[in-house]
Amino acid sequence: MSLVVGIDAGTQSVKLVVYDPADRCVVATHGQALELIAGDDGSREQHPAWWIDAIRACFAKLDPALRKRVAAIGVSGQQHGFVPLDAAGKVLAPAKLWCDTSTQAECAEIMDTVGGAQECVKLAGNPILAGYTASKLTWTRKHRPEAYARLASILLPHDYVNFWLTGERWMEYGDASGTGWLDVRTRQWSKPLLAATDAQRDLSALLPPLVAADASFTISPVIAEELGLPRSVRVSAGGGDNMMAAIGTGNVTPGVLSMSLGTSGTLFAYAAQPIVDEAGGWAAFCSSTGGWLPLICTMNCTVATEAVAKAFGFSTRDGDTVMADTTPGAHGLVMLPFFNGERTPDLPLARGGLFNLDLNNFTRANVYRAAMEGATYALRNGYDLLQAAGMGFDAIRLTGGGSQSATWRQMVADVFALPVEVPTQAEGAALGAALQALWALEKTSNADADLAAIAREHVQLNTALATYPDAQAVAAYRPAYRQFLRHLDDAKALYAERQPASG
Ligand SMILES: Nc1ncnc2c1ncn2[C@@H]1O[C@H](COP(=O)(O)OP(=O)(O)O)[C@@H](O)[C@H]1O
Ligand SMILES: O=C(CO)[C@@H](O)[C@H](O)COP(=O)(O)O
Repeated sequence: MSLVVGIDAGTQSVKLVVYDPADRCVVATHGQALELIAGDDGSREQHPAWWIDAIRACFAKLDPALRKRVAAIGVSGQQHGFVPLDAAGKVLAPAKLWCDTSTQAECAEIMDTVGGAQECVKLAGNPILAGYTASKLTWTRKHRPEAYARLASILLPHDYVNFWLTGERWMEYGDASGTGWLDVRTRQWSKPLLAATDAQRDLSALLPPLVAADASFTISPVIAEELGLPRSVRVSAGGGDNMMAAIGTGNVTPGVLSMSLGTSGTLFAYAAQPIVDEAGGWAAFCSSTGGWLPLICTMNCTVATEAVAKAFGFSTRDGDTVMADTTPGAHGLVMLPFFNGERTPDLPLARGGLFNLDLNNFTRANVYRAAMEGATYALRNGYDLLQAAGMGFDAIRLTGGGSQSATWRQMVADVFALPVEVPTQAEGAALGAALQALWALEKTSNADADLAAIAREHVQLNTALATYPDAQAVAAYRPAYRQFLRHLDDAKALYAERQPASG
């Protein structure tokens, strides 16, 4: 009879999934769009109050009879965002987000202070890349001195939602590893990196306690009353959206590769021990399940398809129809989709490019296809790093908004030459949050409750959407991908001159 709720505060919207574990089915889903404040300097910000308003709006759409049956809530959120709070818990400034590239000089400053990117990897397992939380603190000290002076605690987006739900401040290891301050090998804050970020303050005093992945807290009575929920509702530890999408795609044991086609593009796999890339090519994050989650993130996935669709005046939901007459390789068009700078490869100041235009191939359908292909090649380029390090996978488990496109599913199968599996529930991060909540709930009465068993039981694949590589298309994409890599090399040379010194 009891229900579990997963909330995913993504970049473009908040999604709420209500899951019935007894019947193994989703009984309701609701969403609410979010605005984004985008500056010419690469800044990307949101007001944390917008996330809360959107969550309130999602609950308001939910049948009150279902609300009364909720036993636990899990919260997933876009990673890396910097939510500065004063001592009373009041937000001091808009949250600078994962896709904010305005702090790249501060990334370099922190790394240079500890002796470069490689030293940084030695200290914490990761370099401080564009978007990671650490650089946003240095930026705040320089550009928002009033907020910096009153800063009493730092939370990540999903931590802030948990704080609103429970009145408690905590972090868990998955999302905490995206701050850049957590040594992912020891799961402790790195003192040298905290000091390199701010020599004037003890930053460890601003960070809340770290809790285990199976921890849970009680909802605040005031919020329970407001949302029409029982006062007994447990709120689980939560996690970054990729960590939660790992749970929601059944990626909680080694051997599975998940891919999310959202605002960002991500690829990630569970590991039972830290897997660090000394060259910093992939993110050596912790998972939100007690393990680790090596991850590739590109900053421009549906950013690119959305931008093209908007420019040509159609919705991405109609994109497959628009592209119906196109073929792999987009008639020679190649797009570097760096509308927003890029993290993989590390080119925060890069901008996009469209190559090989002629009078025949310059159509909205080909440009849209080139955007989708460019976003997919960028992920393939990240996958090549994982393969070069000896990681191999038999299939890709796809989630995120872009997974709803049949053309994109086929493109992923062909560009990666791997079968694509599609979970029944497309909102992988929100479902993962609900399943983490179920785990935390079971843990309150059974210390042995096992997340892997929960994922096996509740994550189902939609066999009708399974997609297999097509030999002809695989062959057609090979030279097109090589061309993409050549243009990427040119972009690296062009934009490397504009990167701050570090390393
Ligand atoms: N049928 C579709 N074809 C292509 N893209 C789609 C389709 N449906 C949704 N999307 C894209 O999915 C994106 C939202 O994905 P989502 O995973 O919810 O993002 P986020 O978590 O970053 O907010 C939108 O940018 C939208 O363009
Ligand atoms: O920065 C990263 C991962 O390191 C992003 O993946 C964010 O977590 C945003 O996710 P989406 O909103 O695109 O799902």
